[in-house]
Amino acid sequence: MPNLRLVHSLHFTSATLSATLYANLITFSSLSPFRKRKTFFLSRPIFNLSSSLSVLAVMDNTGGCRTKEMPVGLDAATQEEYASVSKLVQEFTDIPTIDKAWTFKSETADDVTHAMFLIGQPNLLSNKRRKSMLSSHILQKSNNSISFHWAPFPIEMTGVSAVVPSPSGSKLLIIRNPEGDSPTHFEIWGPSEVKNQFAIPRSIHGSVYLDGWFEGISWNTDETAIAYVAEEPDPPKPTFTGFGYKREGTTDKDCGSWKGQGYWEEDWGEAYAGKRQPALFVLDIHSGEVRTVTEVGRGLSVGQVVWAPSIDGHQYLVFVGWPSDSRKLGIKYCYNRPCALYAVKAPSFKSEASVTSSNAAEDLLIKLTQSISSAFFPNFSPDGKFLVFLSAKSSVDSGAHSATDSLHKIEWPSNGKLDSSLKVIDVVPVVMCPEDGCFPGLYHSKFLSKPWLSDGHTMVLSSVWGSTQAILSVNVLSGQVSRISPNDSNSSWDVLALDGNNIIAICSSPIEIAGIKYGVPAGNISMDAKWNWLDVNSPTTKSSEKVLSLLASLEFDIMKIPVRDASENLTKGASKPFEAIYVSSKHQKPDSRDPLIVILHGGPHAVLLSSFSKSHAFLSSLGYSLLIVNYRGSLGFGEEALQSLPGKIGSQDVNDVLTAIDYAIDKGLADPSKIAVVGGSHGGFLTTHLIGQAPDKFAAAVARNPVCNIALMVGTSDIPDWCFFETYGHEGKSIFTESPSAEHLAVFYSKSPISHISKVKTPTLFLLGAQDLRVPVSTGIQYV
Ligand SMILES: CC(=O)N[C@@H](C)C(=O)N[C@@H](C)C(=O)O
Repeated sequence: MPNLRLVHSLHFTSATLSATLYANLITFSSLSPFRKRKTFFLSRPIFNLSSSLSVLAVMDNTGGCRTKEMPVGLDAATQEEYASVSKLVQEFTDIPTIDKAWTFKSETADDVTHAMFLIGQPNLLSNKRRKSMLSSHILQKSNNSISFHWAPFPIEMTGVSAVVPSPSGSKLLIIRNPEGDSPTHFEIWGPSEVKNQFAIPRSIHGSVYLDGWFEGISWNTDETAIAYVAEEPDPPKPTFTGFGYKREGTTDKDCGSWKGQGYWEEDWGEAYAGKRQPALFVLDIHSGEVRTVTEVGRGLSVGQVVWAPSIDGHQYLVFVGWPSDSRKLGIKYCYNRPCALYAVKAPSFKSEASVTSSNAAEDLLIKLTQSISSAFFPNFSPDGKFLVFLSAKSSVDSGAHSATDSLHKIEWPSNGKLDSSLKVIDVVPVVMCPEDGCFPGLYHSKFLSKPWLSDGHTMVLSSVWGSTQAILSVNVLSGQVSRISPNDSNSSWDVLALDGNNIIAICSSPIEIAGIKYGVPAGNISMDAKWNWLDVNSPTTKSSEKVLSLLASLEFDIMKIPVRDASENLTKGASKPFEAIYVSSKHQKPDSRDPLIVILHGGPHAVLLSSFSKSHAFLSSLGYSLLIVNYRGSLGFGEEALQSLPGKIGSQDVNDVLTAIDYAIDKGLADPSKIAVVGGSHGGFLTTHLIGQAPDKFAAAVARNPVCNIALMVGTSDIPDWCFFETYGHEGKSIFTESPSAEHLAVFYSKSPISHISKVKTPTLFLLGAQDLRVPVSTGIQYV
């Protein structure tokens, strides 16, 4: 049996953990591509889930047990090598990313657009992320060519949490979320100075939500008010004094008192631990007055607020509401939580009297999407006639935590009454089984705040398409979807901003850092318009010479892997090939293959895209080939393929990974004696299944927060429903109970990696986040 060595039990932070591991960890000689010595490696250095207290455990097959100080007895050459690997980690980590962009038409010149790019760069040593703003002028020349003129340096945005330009582009909102008990700061900037600034105390609300999900910050059209989502105020903490329990908060500085935590309140699980319920607020940017939208009530968690076009002169807010009448199950990565669009009259700042009278007689809260189980990302067409939104109804109705999305619209009444009888019209349906090379459905799309082309009914968005991300146009009148990033590109494309009908996008691949592309429609923006993509010379791609030359020595391909069990009783979509991204050195010799790392995503209904990943690129630069397997059940391949996995986890997904590995071996792309496997969460479930079910296949493995025993996980995870759905398949949704029976537990156990533990002999590194609410640390600890 392998030995377990608990290597560290420290307060790791994600960035220091990655640096420490990449730079200093020991050791598997058979796999090291560059020296005959042992080296550990990691799949994803940054933990997705909370892990401030982490446990790092190593199971090895050497029979020996090291002392705690590691690494020991390094010779000079080893030290030098560690230093150089550590430096390389730093160089990859330092690569900046372009996170957002905004465009502003010049007031003085028609042929000039001003653009601002939000740049992110991790600061490894302080374990923080630097944010900076880089400006550029986009110049349209008379011969129709385009040139970007960059400011010489970016400006660091110290302490800035969010940046939101007003619709006209004449004002800029800056939000600074509080640290500790301090207030939230709102600043309204003009072209050269701060026009207004307000500190909103915690008695009004806590941090503004900026999580990409509940998050919503919206200017009204006359740019006098901003609606947003923030944590409801902290309740007073109970105080116990020498005279007994005082229920209300107290300002007494009584040293003899003890402050309790107050009533226990549910949160939305992993990544939301300790976050207070999201609530709706409106700020008057002139007076600094903040009004709470009280009509919503505590039964709904709210998010994604936008101002609606007025109806009969009344201003409404439209937002997403997640009911929380029963237990709040984890929401991170879980699109199967029902949600709907609601409208509420916006609070008025005119006078107290008019506020009270205008709200008194009306229906206070209107549910707009009664007929559909999920509605989110509301966005109004420029003429205000349509309210367009995405839906994860497939996910809610089936129970899969993520699935194929659909796009819908509601005709917005410009006069008359707003009520719950508005019809939800389908625009882009769920794609069950895409024809080869055709649109596979919408996955993980996000809308820009202004996604519309000049015809007023075509949206530009990005979506997962197989193992790539593609830019699409969607005509919301006809429902027609067109791929406007190049059809023949294996790279991944994401839209950053529109410049009129032109598109500012980023494009990257496993071997290419994200670069900016500028898309210009050839002719009219009809649905079959072709888009010409111009390369933009951007300072963000000028990485270190070393990194660029290492990346230049790599190549990649997206392979289609035929399924092995296609003869079984499968739907058409589940019988189609799945995909794997293969990354390798251009200079591999056929008779001596580099060691191969098989990389597996979690979820299981997620995907690993062909976009640039620093950690993956770092590993390939060290001389490892990568096989990134998007097994059936992944996003991006149609609903039938996705829904084929629930009920078959631990077998269908494991077999797909083994099929992909054998495919690579048969094609001469991998040496069967030099294969490692890495994965986190459900990817860790697969990793630990694989080393149990195929014990001779892997020379090494790394599992991050792995699901090793569903019978143990179900009792403490924030998503116990996941355990039922993925184990039992579609009946799992109806049989889900918070008190599993002995029979349920036996089935969970039998489908878990732990049921194969006796066969394991692969040296395995475990990265366990001790505060992970999703896949609790206990399942990993029990396994090791
Ligand atoms: C829905 C979900 O969170 N499932 C987990 C078991 C999982 O695999 N999570 C992935 C997305 C992760 O990387 O954390």
